[in-house]
Amino acid sequence: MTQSNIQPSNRTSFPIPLKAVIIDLDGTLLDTAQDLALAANAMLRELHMAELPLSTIQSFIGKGVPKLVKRTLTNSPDDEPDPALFEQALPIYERCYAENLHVYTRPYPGVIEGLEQLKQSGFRLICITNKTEIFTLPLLHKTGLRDYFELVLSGDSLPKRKPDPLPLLHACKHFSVLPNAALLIGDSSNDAIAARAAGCHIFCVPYGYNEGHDVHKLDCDAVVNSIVEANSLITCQRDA
Ligand SMILES: O=C(O)COP(=O)(O)O
Ligand SMILES: [Mg+2]
Repeated sequence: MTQSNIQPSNRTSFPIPLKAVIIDLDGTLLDTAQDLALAANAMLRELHMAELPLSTIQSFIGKGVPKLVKRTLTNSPDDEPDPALFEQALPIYERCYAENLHVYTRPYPGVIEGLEQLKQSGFRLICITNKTEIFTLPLLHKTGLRDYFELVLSGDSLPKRKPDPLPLLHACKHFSVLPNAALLIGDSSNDAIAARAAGCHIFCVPYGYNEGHDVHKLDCDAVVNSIVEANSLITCQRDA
């Protein structure tokens, strides 16, 4: 671990007395982009619309399934599709994704090892994702990650999702952990904004999606190359 990974503008003074580590799913634990794109393009074909490149669909990941469908239909990050078209498209997308949940999706390098180490280090482990619960839980089971987490919160588990701080605050309250004793590891501005708003620490990984933007520009405490690196940073700081 090199000190250069610690952001100069960070608000965290090390060592961090952590009790809980919260980890994002898409783009942090699992590389889901190919299967999300496969389902998005299958939906477009059924609607007799032109398919989109993987890189474009990848930049639409981050704010949950309904937003991914809207972005795919309009080929834009913020435009609203015709409501009738969206109503027709959403169940098609959900069916296509349910059928292709685990074709190419795999944990990123260092994820299993990193989760093992975090567990050994004694942290409470929580997964918080904007993905819809009907997809989150089967995917965590299929990839062998489910049992690492004491709590899993999906995009539709609570009234608000990331970047709102609600899921993080809910998790902290659930385990009676103060927000500043919790670290979120994520890949996007949704994670960084939610963590700051909740008062949690935030590390980002550079290999995820971040809606097509450079993760180094995010307000986070460190950019770590893997979950293993996140564990070494917090445990070596803790043991220092
Ligand atoms: O489903 C999404 O849009 C992103 O999910 P994430 O919060 O796990 O990155
Ligand atoms: Mg993510």
